[in-house]
Amino acid sequence: MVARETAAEQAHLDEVYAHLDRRRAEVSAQLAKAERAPTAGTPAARVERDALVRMYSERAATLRGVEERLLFGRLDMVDGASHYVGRVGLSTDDRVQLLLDWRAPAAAAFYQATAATPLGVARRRHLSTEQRRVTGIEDELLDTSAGGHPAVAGQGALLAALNARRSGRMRDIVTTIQAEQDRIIRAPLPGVLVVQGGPGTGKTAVALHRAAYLLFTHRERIASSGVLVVGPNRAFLRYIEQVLPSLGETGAVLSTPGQLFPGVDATALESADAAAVKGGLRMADVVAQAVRNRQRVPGKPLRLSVDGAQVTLRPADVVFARDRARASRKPHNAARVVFVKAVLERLARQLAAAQRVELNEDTRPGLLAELRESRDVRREVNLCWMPLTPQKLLTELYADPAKLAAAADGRLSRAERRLLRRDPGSAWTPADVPLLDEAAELLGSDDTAAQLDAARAAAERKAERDYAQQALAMSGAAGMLTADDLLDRYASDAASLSVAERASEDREWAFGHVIVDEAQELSPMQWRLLMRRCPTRSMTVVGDIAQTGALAGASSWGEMLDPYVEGRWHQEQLTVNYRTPRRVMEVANDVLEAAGIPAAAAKSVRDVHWDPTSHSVAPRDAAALLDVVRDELGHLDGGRLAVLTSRADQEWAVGVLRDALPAGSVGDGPTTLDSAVSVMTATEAKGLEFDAVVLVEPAALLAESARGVNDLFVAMTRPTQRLRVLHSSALPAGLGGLRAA
Ligand SMILES: Nc1ncnc2c1ncn2[C@@H]1O[C@H](COP(=O)(O)OP(=O)(O)OP(=O)(O)O)[C@@H](O)[C@H]1O
Repeated sequence: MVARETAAEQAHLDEVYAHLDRRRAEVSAQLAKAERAPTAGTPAARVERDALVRMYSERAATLRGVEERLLFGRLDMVDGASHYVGRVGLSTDDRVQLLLDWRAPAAAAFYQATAATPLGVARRRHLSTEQRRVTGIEDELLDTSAGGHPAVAGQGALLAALNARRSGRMRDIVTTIQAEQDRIIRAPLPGVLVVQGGPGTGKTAVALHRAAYLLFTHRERIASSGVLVVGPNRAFLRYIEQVLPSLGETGAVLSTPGQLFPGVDATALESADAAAVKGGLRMADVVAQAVRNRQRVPGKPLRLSVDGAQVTLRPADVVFARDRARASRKPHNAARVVFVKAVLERLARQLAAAQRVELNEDTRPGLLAELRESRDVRREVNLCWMPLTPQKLLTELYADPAKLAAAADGRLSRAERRLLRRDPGSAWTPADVPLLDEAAELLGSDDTAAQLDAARAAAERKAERDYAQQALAMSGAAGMLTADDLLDRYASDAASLSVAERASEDREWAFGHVIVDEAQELSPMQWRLLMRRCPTRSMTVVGDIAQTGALAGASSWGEMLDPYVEGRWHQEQLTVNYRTPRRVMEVANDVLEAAGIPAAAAKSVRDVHWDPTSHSVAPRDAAALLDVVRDELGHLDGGRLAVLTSRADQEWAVGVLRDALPAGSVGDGPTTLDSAVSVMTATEAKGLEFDAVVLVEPAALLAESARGVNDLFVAMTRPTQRLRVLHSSALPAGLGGLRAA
């Protein structure tokens, strides 16, 4: 019976793959043809060609991405209909459906039907496949009134996925999404949805599948504006980067908080206290004051020489010009034009008097030109109102205690200001990024050249739009796409750039949806920046308040979100831990409990036969560390091991392991998960998972931060199999449940 069922499913699978291959061949031919198309040198033809090339390239990428486990489910409905569920929808030319996209409304029953609420499903079948072969079938009969038994009982697809070795890359969960997760994935697009859940409850997985769902379901609304996915660091982004392509989606921008200001990739480290000061909303006022302080009035009248004559720059004239410029409500660099004009107007009166000419429409241009050419005038006007970039403003603010004190104006204590002190040329940290963004808002573009560029770009865009209009009219496609749509999606200078690429280069880009992972870590200033990127406030925010490590991070969701969407955000909860084995989770929860931190303990679905263990060792005991790590490597079988330490112990541990283990086996930086062993702090390990974790000196980790308990909790909840704790000082409270080795 199993053999017969398997053969029948294999026949259908063959047909689906054959169809996929045909579609791929068609799209490659269309792409090749579009690439070869002559453009006849006109912008219209170029726009049209580039639009087609981009469209076919995106289709080709989608079809390439879905090769593995293309088909994974089948629904047999009570009414006799039957659907195969897979990564993408496929139909024959005469509209016979071969495969239903998992995101289509009809596929929801595959994830949500239960015996109690069968949603019209008689039988749900999970099909496991490997390289185009059916390798397993698992049936659930939901319509018990039919009185039958499952035709085939297979190994639980979910448990098989959960027990698999880790590869350093997150896999999609599309074949085994659970009902509580599916409801979140399919939640409506508008509004802010908060997904709170303990470790391993699938928050990251759910967030990424939601991105794929939204791009599919609301393509016309968000495909051209894109989806932004924010994750904690580059190693994490690398960990998740294959998930969306494997779901057939390429339209998302993945970014760390440090990359949210175009042109800056902030990765430098700083003390948690300094980051906390920078993360507070007070800094918005400090930056605003810093900008105002750069609009200066000289303390006394200044004599300036203009082509042999003398004029006086009077403080009152500068105050007049400054007030007028501020009243324009333009950003600093644009308001500078107003300021300069007003100052020169005042000086022109004096110059006219000095030269004994009347100031009128005929004489004014010449007098203003003389003033502009005077070095004295240029220098003093610049000193009063200098064009500024965000980088320059912030660099000078950090480097000059007097400037910072003046900008802080009582908002920061002396000790806090000292934490911000930085030499010019220091690398940017993630906490600087929202301050740069704040400054950019207030400064605007930094010089007149940029304004000229903008005007030129607008003119070019208009010309291209006109051509695109013609192109559409000629191709008969008007009615489906407007010329602006076409331009927005594919054209302008960057015809060959995707939405994702253009969005990540444009600070003022408004995303159609923003997904924030490990959202509990974001500071109020980081939220302020993100809200700017998402004026529609269509967001999915996932995180766990019990894992907050950053001092400026969240202790409640309302605290962060209410300033922007007061009372208008909605919270969902995930309750099942798919990662951490039950016994490990019990000890991790004990740690929170001992610290009096309330956490809704997520239920672990998995159990393993290893107990989490503790090893009493000497301080910085290299031999003991190597013993345990070598032992773990013996179990690893191609999986991943993390050695988690305090910041202070990290370098020591890397040194010990690099010296003793084969070259290349101890990773670091964004590609660390490509290696078998990663040595990380708890902060760096956030969001990641490993087959095994060796935790070094938990007391040191605990002592390093005011939120050390949360860091310890994060570290302990990373393994899918084994946790081993090495300690020389007493074990912190709550770790009594470890078995002493
Ligand atoms: N429905 C599912 N089917 C298969 N695997 C799942 C499912 N849900 C979650 N997982 C797996 O559980 C693990 C944890 O998921 P994920 O990293 O998304 O959790 P998280 O809530 O973001 O965790 P943390 O807060 O600890 O970072 C991953 O390996 C994920 O693939």
